[in-house]
Amino acid sequence: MIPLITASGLSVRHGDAEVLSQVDFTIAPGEIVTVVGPNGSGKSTLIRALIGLEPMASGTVTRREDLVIGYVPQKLHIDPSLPMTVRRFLSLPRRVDDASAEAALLRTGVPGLGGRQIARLSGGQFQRVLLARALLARPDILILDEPTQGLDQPGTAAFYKLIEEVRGETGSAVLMVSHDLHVVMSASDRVICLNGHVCCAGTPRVVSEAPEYRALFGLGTGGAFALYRHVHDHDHEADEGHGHDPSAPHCAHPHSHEHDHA
Ligand SMILES: Nc1ncnc2c1ncn2[C@@H]1O[C@H](COP(=O)(O)OP(=O)(O)OP(=O)(O)O)[C@@H](O)[C@H]1O
Repeated sequence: MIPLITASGLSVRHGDAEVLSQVDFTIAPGEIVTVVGPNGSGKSTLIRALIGLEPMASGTVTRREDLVIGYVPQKLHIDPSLPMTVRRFLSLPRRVDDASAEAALLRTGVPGLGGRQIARLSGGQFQRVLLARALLARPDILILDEPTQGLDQPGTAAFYKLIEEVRGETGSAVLMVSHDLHVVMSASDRVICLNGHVCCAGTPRVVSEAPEYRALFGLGTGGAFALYRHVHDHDHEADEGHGHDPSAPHCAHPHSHEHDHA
C-alpha cells in the first residue's frame, strides 16, 4: 500500500537550534498515528514539516500524489470582535452547500449550530466545528494538532471516540498530536514518542513499555501528572543545541536520577 506521507532523515532548524533531528516517519491509509512528547519537543514542527509548511534543513518528505489533507492547527486565532457564524466559517476557504455543512455538523455531534457566532462556542463545540470543517474537504488524512486541548476528560474521550468513528466511516487516516496519554494509548494504532528526535515508536503497547517512553512520562500512563514526573537519565551535553525546552524531560542516556516537576 502506498503511504500517504513519508519522511526520511527530516531535520528542521530554527536559527541555531536543531528542533528536529533525523526523523523518519510514515503513515499508511486508514491508520491512526499519535505523536506524543514533552512541551517544545518538536511535535507541531513535525506536523508542519510533513504538510510542507515548515522549511527543512535536511531530509525528504514525500506526500502521495493528489493527497487531500484536512488540517486543524494547534492555534487558530479568530478575532472575537469579528462577526462570523459557524455556517460562514465552514465555507472558508471553500464554499460548501447548506446540506453538506449541516451533515458535517451532525456528524461531529454539534447539529444546528450553523447560526451561532464562532466566538460564543464552548471549547468542545469549537473543536467539533473545526473537525467538521476539516471533514468537508473529504480528506485522505486528518491532521489534528492537540485537538482536545482545553477539553475535560469526558470531552476528550468523546472526541477520540468520534475520531475513531470518522475513521471507520470514511477510511481517512488520522495524525494527531496529543498530551492525553491514557486516551492516546487506547485509541491509536501507532504512537510516536518525540523529543527532538524519535525516542521510540510502535504500537501503543510497545511504546508504553519502552524504556525511552517511561523515561519521559514515568512508569504509568497516568495522564497529565505523568508528564511532569520522569526518570531524568540523560547526558546534558549530548543534548546541547537540540533547541527544545531545556526544562523538559529528555530521552534515555546513561546516568540516572529522578525528578518531580509537579
Ligand atoms: N517559528 C519559530 N521560530 C523559532 N523557534 C521556534 C518556532 N517554532 C517553534 N520553535 C521552537 O521549536 C521548538 C519546538 O516547538 P514545537 O511547537 O514544535 O514544540 P511542541 O512539541 O509542539 O510543543 P508543545 O507541546 O508545547 O505544543 C521549541 O523550542 C520552540 O520554541
